[in-house]
Amino acid sequence: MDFLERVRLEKEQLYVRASPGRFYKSFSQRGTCGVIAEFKRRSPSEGPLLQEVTCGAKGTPDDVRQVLADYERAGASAVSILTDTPRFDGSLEDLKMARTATSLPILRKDFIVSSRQLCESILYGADCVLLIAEMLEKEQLQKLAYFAYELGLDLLIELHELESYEKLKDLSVPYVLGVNSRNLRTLQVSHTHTLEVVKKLPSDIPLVVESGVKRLEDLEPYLPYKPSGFLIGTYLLKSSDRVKTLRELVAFLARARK
Ligand SMILES: O=P(O)(O)OC[C@@H](O)[C@@H](O)c1c[nH]c2ccccc12
Repeated sequence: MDFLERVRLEKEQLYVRASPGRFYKSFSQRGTCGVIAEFKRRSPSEGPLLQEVTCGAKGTPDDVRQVLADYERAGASAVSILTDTPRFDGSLEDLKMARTATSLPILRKDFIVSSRQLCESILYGADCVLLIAEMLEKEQLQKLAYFAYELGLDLLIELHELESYEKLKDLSVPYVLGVNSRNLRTLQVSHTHTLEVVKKLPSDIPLVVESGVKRLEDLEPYLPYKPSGFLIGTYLLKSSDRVKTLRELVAFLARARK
């Protein structure tokens, strides 16, 4: 091998990332039922979410490191980090911190409208980004999806309305489909609505059910449709013992898989 060939090989190992990556692989099978555990400081519907420390030194505010360590210990398959500032008090600094705090795949959760945000995501350590079908024109959504794929980012593309699936039908890059139980126009949650959407979507695409899980029983109606996973935030962040709460969810889903 000559000098140039050696350099090329070395650079390819560094920069040509295998895509799809770890996030996609964790949720590519229907029926896996993994949990994506979310970190967010506040939400528009619930207000502030971080509590005074429940685990760790008393009196210090809860932080991203502590929460993610708990999520990892309790069996999460991936974590989601809200980086939007005006509505969720998040930031890219949280994403950066998350990367040092966990080895789990990280989803960057924000309202992505530009390829610049995709570049930021990769630089701050995300494995995956969220694209929201209802917020983007078909052409823009597809352009962002292809660019993300090229950057080596995995994709979680979410919809709330079944009709939005039209925008994704001819997308040829791999992605995980999210069905958001919260209507982002009104912030209302409806599991009945999500269940109807899940029933009508193709049964072979990787699918994650998002938002509004408040108890173990909320998961039950989805199980016959074999989701790849559930995205859960508020319930864990508000729990007085998030490790226990998440362990129970993970154990319940493991039993459901059998
Ligand atoms: O906290 P919850 O109800 O468990 O929801 C988590 C997650 O699904 C939610 O934060 C979310 C899903 N899609 C979004 C898009 C933007 C902002 C937030 C979201």
